[in-house]
Amino acid sequence: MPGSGKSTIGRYLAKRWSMPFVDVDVAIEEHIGCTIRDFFAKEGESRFRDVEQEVLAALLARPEKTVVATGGGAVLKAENRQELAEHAQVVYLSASPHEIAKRLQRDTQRPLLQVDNPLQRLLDLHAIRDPLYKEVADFVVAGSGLSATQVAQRVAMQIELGQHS
Ligand SMILES: Nc1ncnc2c1ncn2[C@@H]1O[C@H](COP(=O)(O)OP(=O)(O)O)[C@@H](O)[C@H]1O
Ligand SMILES: O=C(O)C1=C[C@@H](OP(=O)(O)O)[C@@H](O)[C@H](O)C1
Ligand SMILES: [Mg+2]
Repeated sequence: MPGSGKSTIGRYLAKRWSMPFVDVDVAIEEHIGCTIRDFFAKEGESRFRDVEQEVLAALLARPEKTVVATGGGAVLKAENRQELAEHAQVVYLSASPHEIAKRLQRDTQRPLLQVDNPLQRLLDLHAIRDPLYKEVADFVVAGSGLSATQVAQRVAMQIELGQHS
């Protein structure tokens, strides 16, 4: 979900494993030459999803092992779910819409949440996406009530355990 901590925790994990880190949203902004927020306003969500698909596919084709933080809506396209399942180990950072709403109270950069009732929007997004996140994830790490460092440690433990079994 947006605000679940993908960018924060991805950066931590890349450092822990001495791997490159790529935030898909940052790669998209480099590609489009403006902020995602402006792009949504000018071109709309559907065009954003096309660019997101293109950038994600290019990143997943990199031969180097890389920690990638996707945007929360990357699972919406079946093609992206397929690419993720095929080329990546996928972690679903679950977090409750209520907790995310508190975290993002002052955020102005996530266009989907610039609405009168961001909590309701998060509840709606969660209802649609939770099954898609679960479909594509190799495992789920529950992050509600934990600090970003604690969540990162849990993710690291799961991945490292998987690699030694
Ligand atoms: N486990 C956590 N507990 C509290 N705050 C968090 C946690 N994970 C992330 N945050 C904060 O929530 C905000 C959104 O995190 P971010 O990593 O940008 O999420 P995402 O990339 O999933 O949208 C940031 O201000 C970040 O510091
Ligand atoms: O949930 C979404 O649809 C989106 C999440 C954002 O990324 P984060 O998940 O990092 O906030 C960004 O890709 C865009 O604003 C759309
Ligand atoms: Mg992010």
